[in-house]
Amino acid sequence: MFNDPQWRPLPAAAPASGAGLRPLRVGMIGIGTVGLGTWQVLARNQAQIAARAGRGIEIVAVAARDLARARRVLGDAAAGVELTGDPLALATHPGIDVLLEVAGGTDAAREWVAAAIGLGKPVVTANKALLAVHGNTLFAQAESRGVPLAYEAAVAGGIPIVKALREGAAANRVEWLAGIVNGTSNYILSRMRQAGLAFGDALAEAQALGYAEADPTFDVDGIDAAHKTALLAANAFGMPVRFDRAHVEGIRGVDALDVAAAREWGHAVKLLGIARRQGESVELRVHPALVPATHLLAQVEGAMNAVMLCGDAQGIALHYGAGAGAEPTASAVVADLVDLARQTVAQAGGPVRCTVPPLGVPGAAWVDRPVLHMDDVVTRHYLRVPLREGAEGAAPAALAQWLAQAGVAVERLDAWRSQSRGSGQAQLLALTRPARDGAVRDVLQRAAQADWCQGTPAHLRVESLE
Ligand SMILES: NC(=O)C1=CN([C@@H]2O[C@H](COP(=O)(O)OP(=O)(O)OC[C@H]3O[C@@H](n4cnc5c(N)ncnc54)[C@H](O)[C@@H]3O)[C@@H](O)[C@H]2O)C=CC1
Ligand SMILES: N[C@@H](CC=O)C(=O)O
Repeated sequence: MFNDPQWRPLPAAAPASGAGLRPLRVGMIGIGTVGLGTWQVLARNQAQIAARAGRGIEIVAVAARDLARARRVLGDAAAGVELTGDPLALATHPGIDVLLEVAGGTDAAREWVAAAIGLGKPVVTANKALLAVHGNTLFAQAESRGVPLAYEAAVAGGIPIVKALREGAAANRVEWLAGIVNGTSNYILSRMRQAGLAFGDALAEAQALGYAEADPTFDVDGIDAAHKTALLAANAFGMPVRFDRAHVEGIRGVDALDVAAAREWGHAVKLLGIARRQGESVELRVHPALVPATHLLAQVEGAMNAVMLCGDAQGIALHYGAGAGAEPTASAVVADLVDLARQTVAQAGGPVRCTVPPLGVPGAAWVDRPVLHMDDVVTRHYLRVPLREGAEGAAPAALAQWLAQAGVAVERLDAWRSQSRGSGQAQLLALTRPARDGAVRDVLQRAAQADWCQGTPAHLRVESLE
């Protein structure tokens, strides 16, 4: 079993070509959706991966909560794999070359990853929550030890966006990025619009398909998208990961009427993660937004993800692909493992040194850019105010007046009667010109208190993304 004293590190004797190098031995914590996907991709494409990496890559040990289940899902192959219920013992075991963390969570995962790095073991993780919360410390530790900490799978599943940004866009001053980076919420919004599904039913489908987090509130409340957007912003702007300063709203408040009104007005509703330079500061925000129906991001449906980057040299680039699910995510995990294996080949089996700083810029050069308060972010706005019966006459003038007093110019203001609610409640819908977020929210708060409002007003931003 796992603690078998026979299980010792193999000598690294290594011809520089990689030929004859023993396989890179991976210890994996977690065998859920991503863990099993990784196992399957490594098994199916074994020969091709070994040819590309210069040596084989094998999962030799797995830490799982439920060992019986782990044995069952691994099937016959389980016989050749060390199984343990102790992730920390796996992370520090001398018999593994690389730690693969695909369990999720933050504090325990931090301990495993820090322990592996402390022993000089490279780490691959798909865990954006871990990196959003503890990434700055772990990246600094990895860099100071010269140990790779790879996380392509943590952002946008199968899209190699970390590489695209950190390496492909290295020549650029990135001005902004905007992405649909949570497959679950995009899936829910798509199913609500296309099939008229209720929110809960669409979420259940996303969970069954393996897209959702263990705690799906991370998906629907925008937290997962904020984890990823903070990681992207750190790579784009050479700054620490500032998830703690991101403005985060999810999709729970999006009503079928908002989706229908958006469509009527030539837009689609998408949960966006946006990071944008504003002088020395940056915007860092996640919220549902109206995107013009003709925009490429409006075409991204289901669990697909897309990230649009604007760099001063490359211009606008769009990266599109499957953002969640077992094998798309495994594709990114295995790509990171291949990178590590290649480095070991180049170093003739010696200890792998970190060749690219985890955030593209060495920690000593990070600039801790202030994150602009959401009150001061300027966009266009979509507002919906549910009305008390009979208020259609007075309410539009009152809302228009308050918006004008707040310096918010109105592009259109319509009263709609919602058929999606049994009551057929009247709703006031408005589109504004660009205005400070704080000013618009003040008006909406005032409207929520008005005697002509009945229910909770909705507020979505309108993005042109040019
Ligand atoms: N499912 C997806 O599409 C994607 C997931 N990720 C990330 O990958 C990681 C794994 O996600 P999933 O595979 O979807 O989750 P999952 O819930 O399907 O699998 C996680 C596995 O880890 C095990 N585990 C948790 N704590 C453990 C512990 N202390 N000891 C041993 N085993 C433990 C669980 O029992 C479970 O089998 C998470 O960080 C997630 O955010 C990243 C990209 C996409
Ligand atoms: N729960 C996440 C999984 C991938 O990161 C999502 O839905 O995007």
